[in-house]
Amino acid sequence: MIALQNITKTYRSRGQTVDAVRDITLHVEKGEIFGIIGHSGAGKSTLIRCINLLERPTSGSVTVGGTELTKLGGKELQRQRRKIGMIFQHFNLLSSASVRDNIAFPLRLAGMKKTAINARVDELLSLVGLEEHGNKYPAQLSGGQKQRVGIARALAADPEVLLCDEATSALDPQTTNAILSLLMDINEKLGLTIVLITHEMQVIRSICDRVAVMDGGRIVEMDTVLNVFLRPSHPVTRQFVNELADPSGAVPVARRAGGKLVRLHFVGEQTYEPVLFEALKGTGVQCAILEGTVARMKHTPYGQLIVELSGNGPDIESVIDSLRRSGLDAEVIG
Ligand SMILES: Nc1ncnc2c1ncn2[C@@H]1O[C@H](COP(=O)(O)OP(=O)(O)OP(=O)(O)O)[C@@H](O)[C@H]1O
Repeated sequence: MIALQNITKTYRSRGQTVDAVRDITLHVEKGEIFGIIGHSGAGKSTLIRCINLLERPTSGSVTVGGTELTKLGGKELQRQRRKIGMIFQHFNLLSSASVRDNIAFPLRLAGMKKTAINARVDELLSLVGLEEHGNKYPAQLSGGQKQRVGIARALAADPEVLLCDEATSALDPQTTNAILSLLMDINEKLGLTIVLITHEMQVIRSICDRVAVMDGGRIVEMDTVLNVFLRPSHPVTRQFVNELADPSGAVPVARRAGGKLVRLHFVGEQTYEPVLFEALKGTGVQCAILEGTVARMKHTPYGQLIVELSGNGPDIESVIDSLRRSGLDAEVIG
């Protein structure tokens, strides 16, 4: 659905040059939710804005839905851009227009008739759960409601792709979850392809299928969310994954002489099985749970435990082997 080929974006101002995006190639499949994560200044905003040519890349090509946008200009580019909706961190609503008029705006621009616009606006208000709020103004809405208006407006022209530029960064955690659920719902109902940028791994874990990690204008890691969580390879990725596993950043300290600290990942139905109990049975190895979380990666249950195994060395090794044999990812961390 989206193909970025060797995209580079260099800003030049007052004799200075900044390579915001460096030679990025990536493909996003139809119906996928694709996340791009990175720290501030990594180049995420620049990259996502290259997809609809809000920023024209200095070199490289952008193809969306089979059309190479970088070859187009003027009216044809405008027409093709209707395939791509976009939502923003600060919503970018017209404060002097009602919710209905904000949503209708792109439809008026496209020359749609008034009765058709009204029907479409009703449909969109219901899709985003704002049926009761059509005649209000943005100032009368909460942040989450404003973002719902942003989503309805972005979907008005029935796009194939939705770009989300830090869409939940200005929202509290509960509202963030509600907006992420709405995005996932829309993705499933409409088959919409979604690309989002964020600096929060929580957002990636909740709704994305694949993720690209950016650093210094480059993609340093790209894979399914599950693989990135289980086996992060780049230091920046590891930092993001660890922040989520343990926001305090504190690594638990082994308390018994000879004990081994082991990080266990449970994925899918394993999360609910007594795998650890079975591996310990009859071995004489003792197990202390130092830390644990159970969460979801989109629809997949996922758990992480940090345990301390103590007993004699060969017995501990055999417990770890048995855990691995039952399909668990077991990593000795201390
Ligand atoms: N219009 C511009 N002119 C000059 N430099 C720019 C411009 N826009 C972005 N940059 C620079 O490009 C680099 C990447 O910026 P970008 O906004 O894409 O990063 P980001 O990952 O989205 O960061 P943030 O999360 O803080 O928005 C930064 O060094 C930034 O200062």
